Amino acid sequence: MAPAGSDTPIHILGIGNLGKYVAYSLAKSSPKSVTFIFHRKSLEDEWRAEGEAVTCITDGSSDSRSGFCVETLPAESPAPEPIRNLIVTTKAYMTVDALKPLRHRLNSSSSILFLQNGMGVLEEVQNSLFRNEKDTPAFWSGICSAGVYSTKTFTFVHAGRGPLLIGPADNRTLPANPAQPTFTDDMTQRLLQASTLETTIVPADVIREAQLKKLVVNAVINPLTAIFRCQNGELVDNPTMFAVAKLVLDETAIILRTMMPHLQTSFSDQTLLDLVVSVAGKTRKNTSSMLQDVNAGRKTEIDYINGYFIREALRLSVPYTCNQRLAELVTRKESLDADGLLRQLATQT
Ligand SMILES: NC(=O)C1=CN([C@@H]2O[C@H](COP(=O)(O)OP(=O)(O)OC[C@H]3O[C@@H](n4cnc5c(N)ncnc54)[C@H](OP(=O)(O)O)[C@@H]3O)[C@@H](O)[C@H]2O)C=CC1
Ligand SMILES: CC(C)(CO)C(=O)C(=O)O
Repeated sequence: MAPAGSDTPIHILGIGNLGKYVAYSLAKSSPKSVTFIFHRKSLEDEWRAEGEAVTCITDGSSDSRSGFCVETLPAESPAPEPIRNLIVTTKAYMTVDALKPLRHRLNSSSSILFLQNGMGVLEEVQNSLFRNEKDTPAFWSGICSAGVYSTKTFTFVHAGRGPLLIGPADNRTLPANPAQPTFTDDMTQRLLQASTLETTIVPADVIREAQLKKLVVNAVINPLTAIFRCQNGELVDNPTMFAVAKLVLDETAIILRTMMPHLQTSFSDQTLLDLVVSVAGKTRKNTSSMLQDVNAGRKTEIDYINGYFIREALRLSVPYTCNQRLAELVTRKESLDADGLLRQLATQT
């Protein structure tokens, strides 16, 4: 394995919208190597057809970057190099399967950054792939607030700017003084240098609180927009939809405060309501990622959003009927009007 500080590649697993955005941003800021991991052979043909470059379209103008390395799975070389830096940008539910073929290349000298919506993936990865602590990589979590979508396999539109917040995801990754992180790890340095990403590094407790806040927002906006087949803004503009959103939020807030009893103020009803209303307002014309998945007939990330709260509620013996009903409807890709769902949830709670 190359020593830290040299041109150690950053590997990207999950070459979708976010994977391309991160790879492009890293390549734009530095000639250091970025390696795509292709999980299917057809990506090689598409890569060649698109000129072995990643193209970013911002406000109608396009910019292409090349010089990436690619590896296709299953690896042909008998002993592929260990991986020191890995950024995972698959959908949450694909993560364990995506990491399996790389497991033997990851060890305690590796760092893995998970850039995904939802929570619960890290626990799954630890339980199924890294049971031996001595052999476990340093895990990082990130929240990306940019909005990106693809027009071709290696071309994406940078539709909304937004910062990237990253922090240590588990206690083993904590720096000596968690209040003052001084990360020197080469992956975090390169993310900081990539100005397009607008990266900030925060301590473990800060990233966890931010992840939980984002999770609440996603637990309200994503399933309701998917069930009502509406844009985000309608949830606050339509009084019946808003009443449903409040019921879901009230239940989720209780689960959250039971999980984190020391954060009663950060997770107060009013703080969370203001947050949901503000995000729904700022993204009013957005089609949420869950509604996009439902419309495209794809699997959704519901098990890592409302599903995460349901598992926590079960563990803590607090009510979760609203979250359960939303998860059922979304899993079956059913649509329902706001009056119908309000009646159902009101009789259940
Ligand atoms: N798009 C956005 O603006 C944002 C997305 N996010 C979050 O980021 C995550 C990724 O989202 P996004 O990039 O939009 O999703 P995409 O579906 O665009 O990308 C996921 C990629 O993973 C690939 N993949 C599937 N199976 C495997 C595997 N076994 N090994 C390796 N790669 C695999 C898929 O390839 P294939 O085509 O073969 O299925 C696809 O290219 C999600 O959790 C999302 O919620 C967060 C913030 C913003
Ligand atoms: C913030 C929100 C709801 C924006 O659409 C989002 O994260 C998503 O769609 O997944």
